[in-house]
Amino acid sequence: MTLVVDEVYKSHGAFELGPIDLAVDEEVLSVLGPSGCGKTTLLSTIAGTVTPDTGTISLDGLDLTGRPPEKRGTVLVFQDGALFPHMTARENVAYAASSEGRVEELADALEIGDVLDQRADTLSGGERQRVALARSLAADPDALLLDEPLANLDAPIKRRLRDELRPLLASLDVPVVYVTHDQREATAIGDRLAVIADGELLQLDTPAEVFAHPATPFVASFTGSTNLFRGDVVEAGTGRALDWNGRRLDAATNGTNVGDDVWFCIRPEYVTLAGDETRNSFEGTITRQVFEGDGYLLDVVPDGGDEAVRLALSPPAYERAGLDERDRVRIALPADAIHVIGEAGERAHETPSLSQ
Ligand SMILES: Nc1ncnc2c1ncn2[C@@H]1O[C@H](COP(=O)(O)OP(=O)(O)OP(=O)(O)O)[C@@H](O)[C@H]1O
Repeated sequence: MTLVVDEVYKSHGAFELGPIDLAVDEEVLSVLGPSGCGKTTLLSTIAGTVTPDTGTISLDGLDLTGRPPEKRGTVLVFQDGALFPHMTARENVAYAASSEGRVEELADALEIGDVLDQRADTLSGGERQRVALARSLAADPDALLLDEPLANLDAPIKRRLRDELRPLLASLDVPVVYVTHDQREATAIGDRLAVIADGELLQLDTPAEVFAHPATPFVASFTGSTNLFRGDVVEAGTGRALDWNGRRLDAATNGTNVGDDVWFCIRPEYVTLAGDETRNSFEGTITRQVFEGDGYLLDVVPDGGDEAVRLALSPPAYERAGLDERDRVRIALPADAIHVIGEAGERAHETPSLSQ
């Protein structure tokens, strides 16, 4: 079964989606993008609740574009789940399920066992969402479209369900499109990841590849590669290197030419504290540190520079180092962790807002 989105374009006044091309096999495709980028519009064109201006949607070669939603064999889960209010949660799920065993199995996985006999209109937002999700999973769809199905849940349950949901979705053996603006959810659940901004598909690849080699500055910043800088490609002895505000950085500069003004990025987890003067290392001052629960983020401004480099440390690594704000440290940017994105000039329109 393959779901194909072919050159789909839709405009809503000034907002334009696409044209978008996607082929989703029996896999989970996460669609990640900021609020208002067109994720729901894309899902709605697949579900049939929004008609694209041009382009087609097909499932296993069958053109669905002109068909009403109920004749598409697809299921769309809205953010708040459209349940039958007077029926219990169990009845809502059983309505779609092939057996009582399946209801129990899904109730277990989605942690709704305790509310199965409660009427749908008495459920909390998060419970309602999980019951709606159970109903969609039970319905044996030809393709499943999920729009932020975990949006109303608090962090611990969200994390547990994320882990439960992945095998459940994979076991359906149908194309699943999973929309979210949460990068952790998108990477934990998706076999592949599509990043959308401003109605445009910027990158489609495995989550690991998108994170390691973002195609544009926006993808880099939106997927947490907050160290995003401009540099110049320069001749450097045996090969080429980057000149970053007068500092030399060894990095793979494939696909660029000497003199190019490029974006480059390095994820904070890959920046290290260096003892000695190793390759690509700089002395600087810690200007800010933030405890994030599962680790520390340190901003270090290299001497003579004004751009801070962010460094992520696990709590044990942070405690071992015994650091504080205004301390002087040496940091290293390992050459193989530096990703050169491409010519800055050509991509000026994609300059991200670094506040994200
Ligand atoms: N029926 C409509 N009429 C006019 N504008 C619309 C309509 N539907 C969506 N839009 C606009 O299209 C843009 C994309 O909306 P969409 O709901 O697809 O974004 P999204 O990525 O799902 O956002 P969020 O994550 O906030 O749900 C927004 O600017 C929205 O205001």
